[in-house]
Amino acid sequence: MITQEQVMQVLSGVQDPELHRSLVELKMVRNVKIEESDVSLEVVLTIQGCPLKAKIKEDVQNALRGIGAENVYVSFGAMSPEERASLTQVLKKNSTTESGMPSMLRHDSGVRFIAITSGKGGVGKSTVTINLAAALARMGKKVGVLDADIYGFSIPSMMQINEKPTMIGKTAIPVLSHDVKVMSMVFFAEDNNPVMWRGPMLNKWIQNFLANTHWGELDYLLLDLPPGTGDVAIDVAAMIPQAKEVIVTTPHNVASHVASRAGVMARHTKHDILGVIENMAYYEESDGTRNYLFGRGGGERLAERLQTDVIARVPFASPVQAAGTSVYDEDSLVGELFRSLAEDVLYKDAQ
Ligand SMILES: Nc1ncnc2c1ncn2[C@@H]1O[C@H](COP(=O)(O)OP(=O)(O)OP(=O)(O)O)[C@@H](O)[C@H]1O
Repeated sequence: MITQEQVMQVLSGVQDPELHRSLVELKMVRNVKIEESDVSLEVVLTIQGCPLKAKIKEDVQNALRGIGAENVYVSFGAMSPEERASLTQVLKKNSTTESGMPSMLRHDSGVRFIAITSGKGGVGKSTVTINLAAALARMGKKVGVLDADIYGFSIPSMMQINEKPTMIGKTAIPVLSHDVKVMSMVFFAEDNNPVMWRGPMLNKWIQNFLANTHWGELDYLLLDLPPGTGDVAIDVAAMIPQAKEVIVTTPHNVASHVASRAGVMARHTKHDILGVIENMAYYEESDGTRNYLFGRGGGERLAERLQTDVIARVPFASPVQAAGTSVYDEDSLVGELFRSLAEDVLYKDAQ
């Protein structure tokens, strides 16, 4: 005969697919009834119409069948406002310290931060961010991306994200795409209007996004910073001194010159520079010859100026157009290039 304890024990191994915490720990399981080998129970959800119901049901049924249940009846209910508030507290306790600081910023949090920056717009900063993130995720790392490019938040559309994060009280659950947890201000901006985010609000915004997002366990958080050396870069430097920077440029002289200002900024703020990525470095013709459309040497000159290395040269290439995403296929030339970049990052971090 199956017991209540057995049911709760096995369900403590079933996670909410968004919160990545056990249903039991989140107090989502109710009204467990056992009749011989039949089990019925209710799962209370944070939001009504939760799109992941089917997944929860399947996981619960599989878990209970594992302890001998023949028929498993799962019904769904919704949390009361009080229950949601108490869940928010549980989540918040994990994401902020007692002083209200985002806990992921503590030195012992285990989260590594990589800030991706550039001197000017349009050089491929967001492309690098999402492809490095996807490559790290493919290697089994837990990865988040914070789209902090407040002057042109493009990451959700580049990753083909059409939904908004689920909110539990004031805590946002990042949207998952390519196994990467994504947060972007565009999820919350009305009419795409960035002006209101200038000045001191930016600082608050970044703090909020670190503290009020349920990132769960993370190995890496990549930040797509706005181009240049503006407020956000300074805020990030002050708030996350342990962040390492990747600076993206094209081979073009002007781009690399402007990028060096962003790099000097990194030096100034004592951020370590992981290296320079030269994007749109060349176009490979079908016969294998390389066409240097934007000239050559910009990445190298920049790396020299910043006393660092060019860690990748990314050619012109279209991601899988049909899929409409800017994440390159893992078997494509660029996909492989990002895999080897991710390996380098992991190797350096292991040193
Ligand atoms: N290696 C590449 N090959 C082909 N297209 C690319 C490459 N890198 C970037 N692109 C395209 O160039 C455009 C600009 O790239 P992206 O948005 O990544 O730049 P960005 O530096 O983040 O720009 P912004 O600061 O304006 O957001 C995008 O349409 C992107 O798909």
